[in-house]
Amino acid sequence: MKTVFSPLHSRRDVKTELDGGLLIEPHEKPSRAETILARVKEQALGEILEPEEYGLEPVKRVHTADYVAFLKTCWQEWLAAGKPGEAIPAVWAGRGMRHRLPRDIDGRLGYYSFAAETSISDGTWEAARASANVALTAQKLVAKGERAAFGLCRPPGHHAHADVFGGYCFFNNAAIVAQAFRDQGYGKVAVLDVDFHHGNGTQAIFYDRNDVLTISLHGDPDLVFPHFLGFEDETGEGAGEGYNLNMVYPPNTPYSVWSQGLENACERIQTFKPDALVVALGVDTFEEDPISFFKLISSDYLTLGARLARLGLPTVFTMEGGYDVDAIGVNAVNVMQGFDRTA
Ligand SMILES: NCCCCCC(=O)NO
Ligand SMILES: [Mg+2]
Ligand SMILES: [Zn+2]
Repeated sequence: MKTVFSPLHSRRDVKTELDGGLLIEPHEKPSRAETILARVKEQALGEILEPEEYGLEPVKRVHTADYVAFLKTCWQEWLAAGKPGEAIPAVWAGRGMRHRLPRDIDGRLGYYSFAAETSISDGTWEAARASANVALTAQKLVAKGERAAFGLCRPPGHHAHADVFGGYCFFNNAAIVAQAFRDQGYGKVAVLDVDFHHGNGTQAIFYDRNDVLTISLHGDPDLVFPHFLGFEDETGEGAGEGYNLNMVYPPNTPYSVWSQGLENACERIQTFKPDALVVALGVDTFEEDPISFFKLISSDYLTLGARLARLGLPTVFTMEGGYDVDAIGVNAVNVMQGFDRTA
């Protein structure tokens, strides 16, 4: 399988993440992508390509122009306001307040975000742009005939809504790929999110549509991020009713249980008969992941990849979460190797 990777991911190098009342070293760190890349090379998974530049048009097929413009200038606005640290949202429109866009940078950060753990600093914009180009280059490879391609995206994307960032995500790479498939004439696309966390952004972006099926398996939002979306009664709305599927699992869920949800997802995908599949691949389902609570083991990712291959669909993988950096390379590349080894 071919891998798309951009060295520009390393421009995303914030030094803070608000966690437990402290500013900690971010879990979503550059070494994650470098470790996966090293494993791709060590395993000779396939050719490694740098991304092509697709510009902002494909990004704006998913994200609003004002949100994109905000991300581009946010850091400069923050500096111009004389702020001493990294840009961190700290105020949001709570119940009974107005969702209107203020002029002040603190208000703008709150308007365009849903969580406070995702600091912004110099280079975040460039890295987010490169990550979207990585995903779009992987999509192009598949559109040109590859059975599958691995978009080694960093920063991740599945928490990003049309005009909201959070959960370490800015541009929703999986949604951008799904929309690119649609814009290139693929009539129906399925997005399967196997990250430990709910793909709230992806769900929201396609929630009222029946041309893109969105499915996510994840930790119970009653207990974990993103807390306010991802419940099983969220099945889509309007034309999209029945085209969103959430499967929620408790702490200590092993592959033997989780894979029943995977089977359910695969059956739903086969019923939908899509022309392409996008897999939002997080490996924070791993037993040792520092911020999650499932109990998948490394060999399970080989099994996962093989199961996805058996869907027989043109497939684009977008890298999402996974924070046990010692294991992330093996676990992510195991998915690709499991896929490749399955006809
Ligand atoms: N306390 C913030 C947790 C953000 C979750 C990031 C992630 O892995 N999403 O898939
Ligand atoms: Mg998920
Ligand atoms: Zn995650």
